[in-house]
Amino acid sequence: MRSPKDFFRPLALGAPQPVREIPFRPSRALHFFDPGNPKMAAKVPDLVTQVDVLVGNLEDAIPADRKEVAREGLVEIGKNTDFGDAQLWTRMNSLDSPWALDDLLTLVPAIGHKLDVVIVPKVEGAQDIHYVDRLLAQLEAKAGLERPILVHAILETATGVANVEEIAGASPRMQGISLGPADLAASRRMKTTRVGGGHPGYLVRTDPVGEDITAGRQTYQQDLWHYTVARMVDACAANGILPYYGPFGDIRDTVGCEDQFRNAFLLGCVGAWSLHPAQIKIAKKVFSPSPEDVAWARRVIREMGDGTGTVMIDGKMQDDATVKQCRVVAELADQLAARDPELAEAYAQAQKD
Ligand SMILES: CC(C)(COP(=O)(O)OP(=O)(O)OC[C@H]1O[C@@H](n2cnc3c(N)ncnc32)[C@H](O)[C@@H]1OP(=O)(O)O)[C@@H](O)C(=O)NCCC(=O)NCCSC(=O)C[C@H](O)C(=O)O
Ligand SMILES: [Mg+2]
Repeated sequence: MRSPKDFFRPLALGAPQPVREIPFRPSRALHFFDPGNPKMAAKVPDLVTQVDVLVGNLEDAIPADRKEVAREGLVEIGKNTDFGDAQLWTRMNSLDSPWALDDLLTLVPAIGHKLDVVIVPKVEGAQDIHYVDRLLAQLEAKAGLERPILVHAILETATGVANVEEIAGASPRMQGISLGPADLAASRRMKTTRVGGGHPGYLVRTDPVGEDITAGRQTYQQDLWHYTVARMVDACAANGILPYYGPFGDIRDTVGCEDQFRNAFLLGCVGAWSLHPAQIKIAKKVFSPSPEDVAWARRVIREMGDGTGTVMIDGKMQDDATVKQCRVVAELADQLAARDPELAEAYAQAQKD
């Protein structure tokens, strides 16, 4: 184990100083696209004005014989695009694949200065992060980069979930963790073939009424991902990094997608993946607190004065703890509004109403 004193020393001579805090930058929609697909690549200049994060995907969903094309496509996009306030991330290939090493050896020298975060799939433990951490430091030093590239892990194996706390705290580079429900379902031998979302068979049923055990009993579908998301949120919060819901594969079901994203938002996640342009506005809406909730939060903060003691507002007790909850909402709203003028206007209007 590294000594705490070494934690913030660069892992290679000449590599940039590790960050001490993960900077909060809006990341409501992590938009996945195939950089080797000309139709998707053509949409990048428009997408940078809509999404918080563009993820050039190199891993699953990219056919094996298109891996190099996707990687080279990402290099071209990285070099030729002005990302403005949006961030550029990539999802590299998994560490046991024949492409992972070349992904980093190519991307860091070519576009490392534009790359904010590398997503590492199928992370199983701290050892995977340590490997990427050291390699990135060597490549950053060689490329003369001035700021470190951050690392994001996907939680998509049973072993990864068992080790989620050590993954979250494995390096100062750790920016966040996403749920990978499809690979995780396979790894756990779950019996859903969907990418995220619920399943009609995973339910609870009300008690029987009388003798007939089939009559009049309501069923309620449950959330297959509740345990994992909650565990991931705790691991991230305890380590000062950010949790994300991952993909929702039923592109047509925009209503189910919104519900699944909202569950994650309410549990503490700050964003989700968008796999199709139709999911971008869902993620941006869900992961921005509503103007009404923000107005309420600001009112509680105002009326609570120095934040101690207790007051009644509209029949509801407020105290030192509720003011902290309200600060979470109000601070997130301020951070998002700083980048999103439409949202800033909606929050200001709700304040006046
Ligand atoms: C899901 C898709 C294959 C659907 O594509 P398509 O059938 O082409 O959809 P449309 O005809 O509705 O598309 C309309 C136009 O929009 C462009 N498009 C589509 N998707 C994107 C995108 N993500 N970014 C940019 N542009 C996009 C189409 O090219 C059409 O363009 P045009 O003809 O000019 O109008 C497709 O959306 C897709 O491939 N999405 C990404 C899938 C992906 O990244 N999957 C991997 C992430 S999920 C995962 O890995 C699981 C996870 O790891 C886990 O384990 O859980
Ligand atoms: Mg996966």
